Amino acid sequence: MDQSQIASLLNSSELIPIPEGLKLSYGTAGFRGDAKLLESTVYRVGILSALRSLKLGSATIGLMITASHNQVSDNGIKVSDPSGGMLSQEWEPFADQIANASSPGELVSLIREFVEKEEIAIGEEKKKKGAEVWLGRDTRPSGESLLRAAEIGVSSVLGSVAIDMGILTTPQLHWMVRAKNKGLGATENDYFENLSTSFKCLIDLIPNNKVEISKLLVDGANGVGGQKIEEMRGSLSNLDLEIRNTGREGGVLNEGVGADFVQKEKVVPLGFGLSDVGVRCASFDGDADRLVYFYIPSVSSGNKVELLDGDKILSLFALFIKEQLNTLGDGDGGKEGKKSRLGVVQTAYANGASTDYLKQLGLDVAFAKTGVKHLHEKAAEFDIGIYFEANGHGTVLFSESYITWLVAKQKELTQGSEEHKAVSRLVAVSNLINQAVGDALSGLLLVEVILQHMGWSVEKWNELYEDLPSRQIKVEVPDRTAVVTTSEETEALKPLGIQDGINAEIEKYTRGRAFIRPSGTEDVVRVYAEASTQEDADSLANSVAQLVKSFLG
Ligand SMILES: CC(=O)N[C@H]1[C@@H](OP(=O)(O)O)O[C@H](CO)[C@@H](O)[C@@H]1O
Ligand SMILES: [Mg+2]
Repeated sequence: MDQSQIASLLNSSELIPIPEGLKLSYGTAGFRGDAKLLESTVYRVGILSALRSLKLGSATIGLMITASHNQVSDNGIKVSDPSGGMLSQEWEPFADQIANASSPGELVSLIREFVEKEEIAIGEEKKKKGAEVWLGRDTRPSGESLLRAAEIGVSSVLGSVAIDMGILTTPQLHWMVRAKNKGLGATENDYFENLSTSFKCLIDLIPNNKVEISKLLVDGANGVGGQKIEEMRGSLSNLDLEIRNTGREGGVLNEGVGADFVQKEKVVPLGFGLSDVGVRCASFDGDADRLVYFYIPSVSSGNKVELLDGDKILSLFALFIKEQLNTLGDGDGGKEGKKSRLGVVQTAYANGASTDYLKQLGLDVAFAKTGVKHLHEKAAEFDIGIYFEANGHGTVLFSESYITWLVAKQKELTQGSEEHKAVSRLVAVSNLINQAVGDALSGLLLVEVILQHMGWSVEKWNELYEDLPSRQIKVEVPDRTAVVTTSEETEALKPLGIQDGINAEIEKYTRGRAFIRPSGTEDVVRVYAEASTQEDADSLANSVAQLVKSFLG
């Protein structure tokens, strides 16, 4: 690193000092915390993303300022790699180091060491293209000033360019970064056009007489997602949409609204009530990368809802895709005459009834650790990999080679034949559904078109299987890292002896299942339990929580 580069980093970092005692970790989903404390973190991640771009031949990197479903006073920052996926996990330790460096001097020496180790050509070869970083933010009031801090970080790496893409959903930014690096149209308009074109294509392929359009109510969590779907509704035919909680009606982001609230509490979000009984409703989270559906079953159900979570969305997608593969014919359904490899990926939090259902369908069910980066990686091992967390984050991944195969097949088959329609549906799904990350907007459009295709109401969809009653509890302990689990997170290896205790509790219940793991986003140990009745699930969760307290409290 030459002197002018060192001076540039020192000068800018002196302008944005780190708050006393701040200690952050990149965690399951980037850095998150009280927005007031994050300026130095965001500035430093700006530097990191410029370095990441340089390392990868000046490919465009994305930087998203959001704290998703957290309260409005929080904010956070996540990095998108050139593929549109999450930042490579290999760079997370460096992210932690620079975010926590206590002085400009320490920061610069960490950067210097890293740049040498990774052989990043920084400040050299002036003719070469510099780094390019695209910045997006959600609707949080703190987003604008944090975005300025990120810009300062990016431009303190000499020759780098930061481009402000404005207010976006997290999946929009990931999609745009991916498209840009593939040399495709990558504006927000391109994103909207892509969604509406592939949605229309799927609508046009619905078998005759099945289309019945009923109202869909959308809860935008008072965040960016409601505003974006409102922007594109004009180009969406075959949908009767009513959007609530757009944030323009005075509601607060994520407060009593949104996918996280509805999934965890299983009650109606604000702005919804008994006049909506039986109506199909969808909730986004604060940055619109999660989607859940719900409905109020009857006037006597009070504020309780029937929840259709990520597992049920996954099941619907799997069923539809399997139907198309069956139409294509088993032997001929895959590349080079082999069967297509369709797989689904869940986490330990998936409801046991959903896993049973998927296995009954004859599907290959794989498990990954909590956190989208883990599920995504696993899903990429299949020709078509569908992954979802129970909380509604997920997507359908198509491998590049499988898409090439599908497109060739589409050309080969006779137009109008059932096989041609099935292939065309799969191609349209691969265009519609976000290939970079889970995306509430594209997920919603896929759910809607599948329901129309099947001729199903939300109740009918809900009947695919019945969720086992479950309970989640957070337990605060002095040191959550004392809990160490197996790779699938279903058994605790440490503290020694706790798993025997958990097993003994599970034994007491019909269809009992329980596990513990340290959260990657909060300072708690999470307890999950399910059993054949709600009382049993609650009681099992409570006894496991007691075990956690007695071993770690
Ligand atoms: C049980 C649960 O919902 N865990 C969430 C939560 O992670 P934890 O590591 O459990 O805190 O936040 C992650 C990021 O949003 C999300 O990927 C994950 O599913
Ligand atoms: Mg989110």
